Order: sequence, then C-alpha cells, then structure tokens
Amino acid sequence: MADQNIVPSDQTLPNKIRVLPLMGKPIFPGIFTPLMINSPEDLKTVEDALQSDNSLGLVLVENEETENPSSNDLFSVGTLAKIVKKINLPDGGMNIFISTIKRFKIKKVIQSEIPITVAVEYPEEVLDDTLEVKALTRSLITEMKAVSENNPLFSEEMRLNMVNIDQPGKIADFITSILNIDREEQQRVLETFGIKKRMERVLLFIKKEQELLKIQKKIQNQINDKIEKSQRDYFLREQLKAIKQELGIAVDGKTEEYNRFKEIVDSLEVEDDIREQIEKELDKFALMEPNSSDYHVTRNYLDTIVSLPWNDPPPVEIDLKKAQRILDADHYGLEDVKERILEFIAVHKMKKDFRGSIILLVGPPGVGKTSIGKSIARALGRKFFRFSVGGMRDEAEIKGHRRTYVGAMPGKIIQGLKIVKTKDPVFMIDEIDKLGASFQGDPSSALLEVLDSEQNNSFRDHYLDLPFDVSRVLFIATANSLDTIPRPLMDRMEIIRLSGYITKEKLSIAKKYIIPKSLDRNGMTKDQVQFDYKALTAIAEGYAREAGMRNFEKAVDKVNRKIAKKLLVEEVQPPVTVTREDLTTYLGQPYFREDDAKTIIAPGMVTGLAWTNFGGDTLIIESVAVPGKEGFKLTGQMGSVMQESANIAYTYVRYLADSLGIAGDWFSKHTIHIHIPAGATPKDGPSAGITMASTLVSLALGKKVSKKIAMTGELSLAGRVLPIGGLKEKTIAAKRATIKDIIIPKANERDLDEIPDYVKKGLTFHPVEEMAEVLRILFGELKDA
Ligand SMILES: Nc1ncnc2c1ncn2[C@@H]1O[C@H](COP(=O)(O)OP(=O)(O)OP(=O)(O)O)[C@@H](O)[C@H]1O
Repeated sequence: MADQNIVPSDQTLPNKIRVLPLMGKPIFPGIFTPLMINSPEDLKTVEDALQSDNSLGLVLVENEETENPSSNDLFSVGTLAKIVKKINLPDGGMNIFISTIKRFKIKKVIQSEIPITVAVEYPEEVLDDTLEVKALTRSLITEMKAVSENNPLFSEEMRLNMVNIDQPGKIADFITSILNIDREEQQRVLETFGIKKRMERVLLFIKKEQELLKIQKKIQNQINDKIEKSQRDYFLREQLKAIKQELGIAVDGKTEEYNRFKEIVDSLEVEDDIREQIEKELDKFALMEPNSSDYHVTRNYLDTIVSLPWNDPPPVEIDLKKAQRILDADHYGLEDVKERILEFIAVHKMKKDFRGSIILLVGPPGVGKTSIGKSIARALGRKFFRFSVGGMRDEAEIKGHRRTYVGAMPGKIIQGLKIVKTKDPVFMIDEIDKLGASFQGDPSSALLEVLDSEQNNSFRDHYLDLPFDVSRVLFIATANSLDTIPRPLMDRMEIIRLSGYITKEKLSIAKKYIIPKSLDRNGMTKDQVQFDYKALTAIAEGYAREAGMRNFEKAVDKVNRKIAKKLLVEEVQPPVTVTREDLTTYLGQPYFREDDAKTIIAPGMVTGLAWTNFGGDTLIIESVAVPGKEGFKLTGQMGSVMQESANIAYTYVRYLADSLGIAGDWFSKHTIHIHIPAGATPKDGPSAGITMASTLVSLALGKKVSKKIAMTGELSLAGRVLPIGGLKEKTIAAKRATIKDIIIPKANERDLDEIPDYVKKGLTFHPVEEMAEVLRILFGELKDA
C-alpha cells in the first residue's frame, strides 16, 4: 500500500540509484504492481535498496536472452520505483510491491558490480501544443474504448483506470503497457519524453490493434459460420432420418441398399436352396459395418447376384423367313453358310430350344465370322456378347475367382450375363483355337463345362458359388483353324467353314457394305466420295490380296480419311471419285504386283496351292541343280511332313528318271536345292507332293511349266495322287492369282460341288490319280510315263 510518506516529491528524486534489470517488458511510471524477485543478484540489489531509500531503477535489458546482465546490457532510459512492501517467500525469494514514479535517463554507471548503481537525470517531459495534445487525448481514449469493448482481455477496471488518469502522458504510458506490443516498441515509448510524440506513437499502435482485432473477428465469424452450417446440416439430416423413419421410407445408404437387394431377391424365381444361400448373404450384409472391408466384398457379391438374369425370359417366336432376310441383308454371298445357319435355326425351332448346340465358325481373318455371329443374334432377336479366349491361360477367366481372393471377380460367362441381363443371349467365343493352358488351370476344360449340355444347366462359377443355368445361351465359337482346337471341345460343335473371297466377291462386299460403313465412320456420304470399279479391283489385287476383307476395309478407311481431309483443308468440291491412278497417292505403292511373284521364269519352278490359317494361297516351289555330289537340300521352313513329301518326290523322280527321259547320270552329277518362297512362314502338310515331283522333272528336263497351271495333291512312293484338304480355299486363291488350270486329286473331285459356280467359272480342273497324268498335263507325252 502506498504510504504517503514514502512517495517522494520531485525534489527528493535520487540522483544515484540501484538498478534492477528487467528481462520482460519495461514498466511505465504511475503504476502500482508486485514484482517477484528470485535471482541472488536481484535479491541483493533489493536488500540494498531497502537498507537505504527504497528506490530502485527499473531498466530493461536490451537483449532478452542475456544471462546475468551487466551495466552494458541495459537500455539508457528506465523508471524510478519505490518499494512499498516486501513479502519474503518460503523458497528464499521475495515478492515486492512497487510504485513507479518517473522515467529517468542514465547519465553514468557508478558501479557495475551488484548492486549496479548509476547516476541519473530526469529530463522534463515536454507538453508542447496543448490544444493538439487535448485532441490526441480524446481520440486515444475513444479509440482505446472501442478496442477494449471488442477485446474481452481488457477488464472493466482497466477501462475505468484509463478514464481516471488525468495526465495525457500517463494515458499514453498506461495504454502502451496494456497493449500487446513488442518490448522494443514499448521501450521506445518509454524513451519518448515529448508527450505529443508519445501519444501519436501510441495512437498508431491502437490502430494496428484495431486492424488485428478486425481480422480476428472476421476469422472468428467464418469459423462460427462453418460450425453453424455443419451443425445445422447435421440437425436437418437427423430430422430427415426421423421423418423418413416415421413415414416408413428408406433410411441410410446401407438400409437402402439392403432393401433394394431384398426386393429383387424376393422376386427371383430360384430354387429353394439357392434362395436360402442368397438370403444368408443378405442377413450377413444386414449386420455388417459399412466401414468394414468385408462390407464391400459382400455388397459387390449381392450386387452381382441381383444383376444376373435368374428368371426365365419369355419365349421368343422364331420367324425363319425374317431370319433369312436379316442374314441376307447383312452379308453378301456366303450362301452355304447362311443355309447351314438357317437349317440350324429351323431344327431348334422344331425342338423349341437351343440346348446343346454350339456353332463353330472357322475361316481366315476378316471373312465375316464376327459379323455373321452378330447377324445370327439379330435374326433370333437376342442380345449379343462377344469375348475372346485367345491367349487365355487361366481357368479363372472363364470360371471366376473364389470370393476369398482380393479383388475377386466372376468369370467371363457370368460377367457377360450380368451385362446382357437376359438368360438367352448369343455369346461369341472368339479365337477358340488360340486357347492356352498353364499351371493356373486349363481354360479349355472350364469351357467344356460351360458348353457341355449335360452339365451347363447348373454351371458353377467360383465367384458366384451357386449353380446358374447357362443352357439357354446360344454359343458361337470362332477359329482360324481346326488343328489346335482341343478335340473334346470340337466334338461338341457344329463346324461351319468360311473360305475367303475371290476378287469379284470382294468388290461386291466393298460396294455394298465396306464402303458405306467406312463413309459413315468417317462422317461422309456417297455423294461426297465415289470409288470407281477399277480402283476397287486395284485395291483387291495390289493392297488386299488376302482371303478376308480386313486389309480391304483398312485400305478403304485410309482413302476415306485422306479424302475427308482434302474436302476440308483443300476445299475440293465433292464428289471426289477415286480412280485406279489415285491409289498410289492415297495408299502408297501396292504391296503386290501382278506378275512379280507369280511369274515362272525358269525350269524347276512350279505353282502349288497351299492352305494356311490365313486361307488358301498360291506358292511357287523352286528348284535349282548345281553340279556336284548327288543329293538334295530343302529350305523355306518346311515341317517334317513336307520334308517327307520332298523325299518321296525325289525318290519317285529318281526311280523313274530313265522312263521320264532324264539322262541316266543326271541325278548323280547334281546337288539339287528345293526352296519354297515366303521362307519366314512355317509350312507343313503333304499336299505339295505332286508339285515337288513336278519341279524336279521340270528341272531335270529343262522344261518350263506354264504359270497358269497350279496343283495340289499328296504323292505316294508308287506315284499315286492322294486327296488333300481345303480345296475350296485353294481354288479361291488360284482364282485370285488368275490361274486357269488346276490339277487336283481325283478323290477330291466331289469337293468341287461345294465351290460356287462363279468361282469355278474360267477354271479347268484336272482330276488325276497318278503322277504320270500330272506330268502329261505339264509336259505332254513323255517317253513312257
Ligand atoms: N460376306 C460379307 N458381307 C458383308 N460384309 C462382310 C462380309 N464378309 C466380311 N465382311 C466385312 O468385313 C469386315 C471383317 O469381318 P469380321 O470382323 O466379321 O471378320 P472375322 O472373320 O470375324 O475376322 P477375325 O477372325 O479377324 O475376327 C467386317 O466389316 C464385315 O462386315
């Protein structure tokens, strides 16, 4: 408590005082405050002061972090304080109450040891422009009031205090001491003896504080808004839930999902044990936590179950006439194929279902297998789904993964049914001849299970783990060749062959189907682009000389793309007519040239007919004799069967050399080299037998064989000509290569009936039983062959 006696008047201000260094912030004059004294140095200083006149000089240490500050570490202005009361604390420290009186300036350090003693002076505080100071006082008070009203940290007492202070300088000091300002800034205020200047400085601080408060308030409001909104949403959602519950409408996501599943499951026409299992899963789902990992597994499983077409579809009446119309409209030619398909449909219309029937379409790429499949679906009014099993090595791709696997999925069959959403779609299984097998199981046995009519009414996918009836699905498989299709699979299928097209057919298909489709794909019409007949022929012969339509289609697409650009960029006036001469500009140089490969230039060159996965083809077998040791070698990637036929041909010709008019020692003096061009493609089979024998005779006799003759037939050691396969494909290839005469085994004569007349037109077939007949056709009457 301030004792009137100890508060000295101005006259008694000491010139020499003990300094108590302050670490935190400066203490301004006119304040009554407690101070904790702990350090031994400060204790000594205070004790010393109490021994004399109770005065202390409170001076701020320049650097807050200084330990044991000395006289050099102090600011030069401090505050004179009188100790009013002292309380000793049990821990050895003390609490003193001080009353601060006036700011002083250090003149000189008298003693730098503890207690630090300095000589001081008390500069006059100049109160210059009284009117301005009055105005400043007023605005200080109003501004500060505004600040304090917005800041709960300023107590009522502080506010009262401020109003009660009468001296302007003191108001500034008081405000500085309560505002949240840096210690250096506060010290600057303490060091400002000019009152007006001090007030201006403080006014600036208040303004800053106001800014700070404004921002603080804004942030506060934003946070409040957010909290309010989320709280509001929460309450509304809870209310909505309650209202829905009250009205019996679905509640949360899970219940909603559960209800949906339940409703569909209830409507399924399934057997009791299947229903029981599905309901078990549903019950499990109902008890699950939406956050648990199992929740999604079960949810996806149930979703698959309810998306599957369990119920039997209504029977569809098959209209054969309509089916025929659709097949005819979608495809040019292929009469035999369409006929077979219509027969197939007719039989099943009689039987009233398609159980146990699988069609296998075999043929080279691009002959229309896929589009026939789509057309069948259209003709039967069924959905179409296609997947490829080419390169498939894992059984799970057909039968699914068990649900215990992470990311388990049903197999292709169930996936397909989920997509088409009907139990009786047409499923096309592409590339069945390229099925693989691996340690992950054999997909072909899984396929067998799907296709087997004895067991596919309860097909069990691993993922589904329930029997599902797939017997109403009409399966159509496609393959390029039959060789690699597993026998048990093939036995279950009805094989329909598509053999490839001759140029004339290609042109019709192009005009009627390929070009309109391509124009449509490229956003043009037939009024803008026209292909002339010669151009189409040139595409077929120079750029797309294969059995199917793939390359033809690509070539037409390429031309159309270029024309689209021409119409837009070069602003050419439509219609653009594509002529034969334009083709090199659009497509580059042709891949095939008339006469380049197919020309017979020397004896020893004979045209044979081959049949590969890519359809039929013509092959010129060449042979050359070099003087040297007796024997022969073979090149051109021949398989073992073909090598054997070369051996038979050699032995045959050698054995009969004499009777063929070949000089007796010709074979012993020559090494013969037989080559089949397109050396990169592996070839095999016995059907080149008669061609190889012919090439040897042509070589030995030095007689050329006409390039218009081609042949196919297996040769036996005794000179018999044995039947071969793929006559239709080979004939089509011969026709494409403008061959005129074809030598075929007599036993294949009946296959000619299968070949359409327009293909056979212009071709002469020479059915033969003996090699001697072949040689007679090629070289006329030889000695006595
Ligand atoms: N006879 C045809 N009539 C009409 N268009 C045909 C005919 N043959 C083939 N095409 C057309 O040729 C293109 C290639 O046919 P598609 O894709 O059906 O061949 P694919 O035999 O299935 O070949 P891949 O074995 O390579 O799948 C398609 O645009 C198809 O419409």
